Amino acid sequence: MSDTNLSADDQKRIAAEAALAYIKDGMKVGLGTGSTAAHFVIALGRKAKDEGLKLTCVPTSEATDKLAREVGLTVTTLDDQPHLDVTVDGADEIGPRLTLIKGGGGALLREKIVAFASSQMIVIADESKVVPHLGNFPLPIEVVPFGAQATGTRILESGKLFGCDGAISLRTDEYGEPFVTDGNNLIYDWALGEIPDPDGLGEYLSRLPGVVEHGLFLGIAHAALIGKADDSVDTLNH
Ligand SMILES: O=C[C@H](O)[C@H](O)[C@H](O)COP(=O)(O)O
Repeated sequence: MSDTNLSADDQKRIAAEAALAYIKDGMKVGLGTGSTAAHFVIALGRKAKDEGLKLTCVPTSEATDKLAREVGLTVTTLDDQPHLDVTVDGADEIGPRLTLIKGGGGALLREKIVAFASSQMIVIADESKVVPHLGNFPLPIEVVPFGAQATGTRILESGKLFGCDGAISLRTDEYGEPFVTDGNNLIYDWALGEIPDPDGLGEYLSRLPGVVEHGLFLGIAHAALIGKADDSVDTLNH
């Protein structure tokens, strides 16, 4: 038995480094957001430089855009490159069959758009993110500011239809002000504990006026690379 005991951050780093195996010269790469994705961006910048790779990258947030440029990656927009080869991104929870909750960092909208535009989405995470069922992490839901209170009420009502019960709270920033996304929207975090029917709830939320996007990523990820405390990386498939 290994006596290695990597920290969560090191687990994220080894998962990110393992994802480099998916990158080949000439690829168009979607870059996720968050602390795990940041490890990937840094590792990718190093690999591109060391191996002289020509990569074109589409970031999923302003923060990732800035980091990618800092590490020397070539950055463009999805409008310029509407089809990507692979996106590598983190997750807040990884449930059965690679179902995900994302959006803890507020980037779920661009992350979902970029993942959908990619032939493959590879999730990278530390082992704490793998869960037997989704919902312990509060579900982020991005809403337009207009009528946000009313949209919140509709969201709560929808939970009753899908066996979900829990409080929603408007996300705030470090100054106690409403958190504003890169798309100038707001985010509700919905503490559910468990989501018995993620597909049903996700579809319903997608149809609610005022909801821009929700953090359930279902049927989107192709594989997940999980960095573990013993310094190994597990690959999860469907
Ligand atoms: O909006 C943020 C993203 O969905 C992140 O990928 C997610 O919150 C995981 O972040 P971290 O890698 O920092 O745990």
